Amino acid sequence: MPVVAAVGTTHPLAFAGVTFAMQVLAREGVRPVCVIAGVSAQDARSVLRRTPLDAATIAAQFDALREAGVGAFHVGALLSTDAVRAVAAGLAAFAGVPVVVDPVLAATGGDPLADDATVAALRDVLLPCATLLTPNLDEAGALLERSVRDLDAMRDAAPALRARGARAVLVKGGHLAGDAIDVVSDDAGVRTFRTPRIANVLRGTGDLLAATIAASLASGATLDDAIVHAHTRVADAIAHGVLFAGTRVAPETR
Ligand SMILES: Nc1ncnc2c1ncn2[C@@H]1O[C@H](COP(=O)(O)OP(=O)(O)OP(=O)(O)O)[C@@H](O)[C@H]1O
Ligand SMILES: Cc1ncc(CO)c(N)n1
Repeated sequence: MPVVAAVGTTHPLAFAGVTFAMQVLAREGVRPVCVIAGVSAQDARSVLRRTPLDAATIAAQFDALREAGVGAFHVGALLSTDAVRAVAAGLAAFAGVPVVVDPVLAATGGDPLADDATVAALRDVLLPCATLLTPNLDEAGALLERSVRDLDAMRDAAPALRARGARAVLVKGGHLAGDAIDVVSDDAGVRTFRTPRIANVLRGTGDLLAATIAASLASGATLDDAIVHAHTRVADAIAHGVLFAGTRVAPETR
């Protein structure tokens, strides 16, 4: 069974974050392991507290994974520059293993998870570690320090982020009106993936997409096949969300 490591920050209700990614990975049929890089306290409305773990504790968790045969990494929210640097250093020991980096900067409710220095570290230190970077519109804009608000801007942003070191980039257009359109840039060029918009809201779609892609890459799928499969999972989760703690979440968390 392929092994996938979820790296990131806990969410006590598992609406998102490494606690949710572990569930997604298990449901995809891979064995989840993890590196906890930070702890967050969040409820349905806000981020109550966020505490990055120290670099030595992050490094030791990567050391502990050495014999696990990790087949892919999913990297989610990181809460400090030190945490970003420690994760990049930890990943360096796993050369050739696919790394899906979701550069989470804020909770869905809008509360920040990363400050300006952490954004800069993501851009300069972690982005070059990414086999696939999966920013939403706001994250692409923050990483590039310009506005990314429509399909044309997404088509420019994806290769611009790739030029900064990520081997492939998927800019998520879920927050635009109309069909859900994601723009992908890799060495084969720039292309779009379009899925019909499902008229409902769901927490955790970003983590669901990235963790599902990581599971497929660990199982040997091509990038395009991994993306197509992840879109079916996201669409299914949005269509079949369940209410938990006052929030509509993916059925995985039931
Ligand atoms: N209503 C929808 N119907 C179908 N697909 C959607 C919908 N909303 C988002 N998606 C898809 O879900 C994935 C996540 O996109 P989104 O832009 O919402 O990311 P995000 O902002 O990181 O997520 P989150 O809201 O969890 O922070 C993308 O592949 C996007 O195309
Ligand atoms: C820990 C964590 N990761 C990701 C998100 C994005 O929703 C969140 N709110 N919290």
